[in-house]
Amino acid sequence: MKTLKIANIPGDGVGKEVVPAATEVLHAIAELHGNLKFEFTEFPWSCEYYLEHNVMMPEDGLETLKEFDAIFLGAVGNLELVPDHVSLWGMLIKIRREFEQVINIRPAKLLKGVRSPLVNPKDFDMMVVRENSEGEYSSIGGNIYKDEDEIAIQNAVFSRKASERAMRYAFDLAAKRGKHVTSATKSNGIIYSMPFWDKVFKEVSKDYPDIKTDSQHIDALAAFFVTHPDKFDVIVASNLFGDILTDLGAAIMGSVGIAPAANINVNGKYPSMFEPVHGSAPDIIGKGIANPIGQIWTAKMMLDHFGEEELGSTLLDIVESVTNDGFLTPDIGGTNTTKEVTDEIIKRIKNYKAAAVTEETSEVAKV
Ligand SMILES: NC(=O)c1ccc[n+]([C@@H]2O[C@H](COP(=O)([O-])OP(=O)(O)OC[C@H]3O[C@@H](n4cnc5c(N)ncnc54)[C@H](O)[C@@H]3O)[C@@H](O)[C@H]2O)c1
Ligand SMILES: O=C(O)C[C@@H](O)C(=O)O
Ligand SMILES: [K+]
Ligand SMILES: [Mn+2]
Repeated sequence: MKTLKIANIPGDGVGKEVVPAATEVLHAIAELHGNLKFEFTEFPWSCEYYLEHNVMMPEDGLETLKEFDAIFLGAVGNLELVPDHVSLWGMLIKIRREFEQVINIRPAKLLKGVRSPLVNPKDFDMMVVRENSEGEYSSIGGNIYKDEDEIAIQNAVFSRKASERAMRYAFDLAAKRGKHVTSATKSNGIIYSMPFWDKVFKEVSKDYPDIKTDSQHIDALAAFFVTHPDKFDVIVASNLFGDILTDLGAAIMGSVGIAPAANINVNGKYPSMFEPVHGSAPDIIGKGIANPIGQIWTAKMMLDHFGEEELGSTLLDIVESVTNDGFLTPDIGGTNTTKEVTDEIIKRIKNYKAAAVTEETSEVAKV
């Protein structure tokens, strides 16, 4: 029996609604496999935890998490309790950095039965590789002076190592897909880091003669996501550009509630972390209508990560069969609840298993 130990951190807001849903789905999918088991341990680290302890997670939190095969996280952030930069840097970004989850992969493609807001979305299927360790997200800077003289300084950090690592990851991914990498740049306006990013991209691309490349300024690229999403295969982007592009990717899929993500530790030293693109969705907390698909699709990425690609594809197929039959939460135009969509997915996983067993039995009967 392959046992995977998963640290569940539902976090804040709808994270608390979609993580339990996706966890149930993972239990069902493990049963379908037959030789796979998930052991979940839940941690209450969140903004509420902060109110009690003055930290988002305990001092030895990372030590604790290190022992797990993966981290399954919902969302972090509750502006009514804790400033967003404190909650994010106190947990989400802390884990990403300390566990060297240097790559954030975020697919965007159409799901059957989910209507894109685009009039003619064609059949887009892209993958954004977001540099996840540096860039515009830096703790280098400060605030000086007061009142009308007040100044905030925030320095971006672009290292050759991290830029190249994200780019190589993108090229390797493209080699298995549509053989095209687009680099998100802004070297017309950002005069040090972005020309550097372009230079590294050009150098790295020489090692991949079979992969086509292009480079687009982030503003134009954002527009192309809306006008020609089907033209993209893999997009490599800095931390902030990748962040923005993936909410846009989610939007053209139909909702940020369905977009998955994976924070990958590429050196194998620490666990990777799986958490959807969306945040805590303060406007719909407690209504029971959060879309669970982002978290469930993220679970599929976790299955892929553990080499269970076949099972992962089956899970996504089942999710698509459910959306295609009109089980939709309000964010994607339906009236179903989180529970109704989740229950339907689980029911179909169970039926899938039953059908597989019947097929096996009739094979045996034939023999
Ligand atoms: N990775 C993360 O944990 C993460 C990501 C984004 C934002 N945040 C945090 O979340 C809080 C809210 O941020 P925001 O409002 O900018 O972004 P958000 O993603 O939480 O919400 C944006 C919009 O999308 C909707 N939405 C999000 N998830 C949904 C779901 N599963 N089903 C249906 N609708 C969904 C929301 O209702 C809202 O209308 C902030 O504290 C922010 O810092 C955390
Ligand atoms: O800025 C971040 O990375 C937090 C959140 O917006 C995300 O996309 O994960
Ligand atoms: K999230
Ligand atoms: Mn984001």
